[in-house]
Amino acid sequence: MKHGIYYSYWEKEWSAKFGPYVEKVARLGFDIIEVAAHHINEYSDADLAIIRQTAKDNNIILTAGIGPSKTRNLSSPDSAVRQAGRAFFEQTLTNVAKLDIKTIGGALHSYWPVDYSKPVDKEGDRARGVEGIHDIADFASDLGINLCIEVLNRFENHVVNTAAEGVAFVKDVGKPNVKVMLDTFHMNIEEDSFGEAIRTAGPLLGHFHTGESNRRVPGKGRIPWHEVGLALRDIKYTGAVVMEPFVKTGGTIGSDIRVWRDLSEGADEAKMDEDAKNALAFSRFVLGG
Ligand SMILES: O=C(CO)[C@H](O)[C@H](O)[C@H](O)CO
Ligand SMILES: [Mn+2]
Repeated sequence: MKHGIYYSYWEKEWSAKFGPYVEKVARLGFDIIEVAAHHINEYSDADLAIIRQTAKDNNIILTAGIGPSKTRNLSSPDSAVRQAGRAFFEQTLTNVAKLDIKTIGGALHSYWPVDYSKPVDKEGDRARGVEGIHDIADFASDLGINLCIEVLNRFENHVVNTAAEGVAFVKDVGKPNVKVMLDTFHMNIEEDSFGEAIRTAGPLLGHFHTGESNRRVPGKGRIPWHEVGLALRDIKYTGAVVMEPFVKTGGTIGSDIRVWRDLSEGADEAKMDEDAKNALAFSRFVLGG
């Protein structure tokens, strides 16, 4: 098991440059940095080559996260939007591969966060999402990339809310590089049991996000970490465990994640770093790796 952190912990915008964080997370002792792929198409090949080399020099693995916008929704009823989504993913995956990234996770099958002011067509969106992921899976596979469908809570997405729904979705796609992704923050809202949800995903679990029920760093709240760790060991999970804390207000990240109060207790950057480092030690101890 390898441990990482989403660099957005320190940032307010998905567009923030992630390059400078590679050395920071290495210094803090992480194995992985997760970067936002939302704006990766704006990086030059030279930028990507430098980041890839810096990661290599620091023994850091990169993974990617993404919440596709409404205009690039693979499950949209509008075929022009689905087509734009496919073109966006092909370009994004091509650039993601330049960083030697093997895992991308998020609401790849839909868009994020969902606009619930419009009527919801879960069945139709799911069917189009399965088809959309099916149709980009081989493109990703040729680049050595796994597509991990994140199980999100009801307030952020409607297509896949539980591990069981995630497994059914992934089985319907039926491609070996399409996997289920769980996140303890979302599981805390939707699952009856953390352990059972992880066991339900079993060998199909491709990526794992951690965070407390209020998205503080692991170890500061009441997620049953011991139960989570036992289940991950039970299914012999050897993939990435990436903490995804959000504790600061502001910017697009603050509003997409609905952070309306400072959960960092006024932490400066040094304290943010120390909290991340302590959460890493806690995670290695309780989850393994
Ligand atoms: O858990 C999440 C959203 O609540 C997701 O992992 C990411 O924040 C999203 O995909 C944006 O990268
Ligand atoms: Mn997540």
